[in-house]
Amino acid sequence: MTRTVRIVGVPMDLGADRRGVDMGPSAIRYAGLADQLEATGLTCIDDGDVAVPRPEERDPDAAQPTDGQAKYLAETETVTDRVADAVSDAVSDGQLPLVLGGDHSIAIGSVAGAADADDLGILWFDAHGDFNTPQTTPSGNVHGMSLAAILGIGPFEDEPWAVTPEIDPANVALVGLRDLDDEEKRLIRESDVTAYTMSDVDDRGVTDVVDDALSVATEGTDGVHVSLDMDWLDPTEAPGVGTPVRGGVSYREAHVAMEYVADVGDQLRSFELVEVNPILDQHNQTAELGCELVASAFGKRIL
Ligand SMILES: NC(=[NH2+])NCCC[C@H](N)C(=O)O
Ligand SMILES: [Mn+2]
Ligand SMILES: [Mn+2]
Repeated sequence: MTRTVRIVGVPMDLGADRRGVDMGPSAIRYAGLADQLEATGLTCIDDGDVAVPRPEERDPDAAQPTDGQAKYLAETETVTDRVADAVSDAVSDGQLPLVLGGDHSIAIGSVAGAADADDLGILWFDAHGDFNTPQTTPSGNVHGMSLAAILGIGPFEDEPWAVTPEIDPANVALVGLRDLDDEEKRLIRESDVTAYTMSDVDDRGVTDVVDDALSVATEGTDGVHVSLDMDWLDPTEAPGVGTPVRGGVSYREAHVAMEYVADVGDQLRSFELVEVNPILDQHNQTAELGCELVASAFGKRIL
């Protein structure tokens, strides 16, 4: 790949309960992201971080919402609008945006910016579906609702900022699911997205599953957005995440999946790496692994 990567940091923690995920972009940069990508033959531009409201600027009532159960929805919109602008600027400059989180709510902005007027497919690597709505969420945390928001499911249908009409659910694939809330399961089943659970990975192997998921996201679309939640991996490999779930993919499974992603070449529109929480991490292991996986997705090979 000879593309120019534009790094956009988003020190966002409004969408998650565990503080510390706002330090993700620093930890990922500190782990040597730009050097690894340049060693892979890419040119990197680091745009710095998008501004996120500081704790003193946040509405304390928004932490305990009364109408609809989504915490900090207005503040989240402010941030995701900024993310969308940064991502769409990179895309119009012919660059490959690499968004560093931050909690997974930022995907609402990444996808809005990457889709612009084009048909975009989405590949969502995650232990979770992030398919809750303000009606079904058990936590009120928007990082558990981001994919539903992107697709305008349930009450999100009335949130113009959240709906991304360029996304056809038939071009959305989730990979590695293993922790879904009951109502969330129902919403996923009722939608047209394709969901591959860890049982599918067990049965068929990760390469077969990712191959199918890539077809879902690429067929009939102009490009693909890849969203990599680090809790997709097993917590033994990626302990620095706010919502770890046992039984995730291994180190090698994660790498080979990202090598398959690289095979889409120019169809890769944008990439985001989210949920790295350095406070919960061990010696920055999760951020380092995140950098390695981005490098594999962007073309790094062993030999
Ligand atoms: N992006 C994530 N880590 N999401 C975790 C979501 C957990 C749970 N399903 C919730 O909605 O609260
Ligand atoms: Mn997750
Ligand atoms: Mn997620």
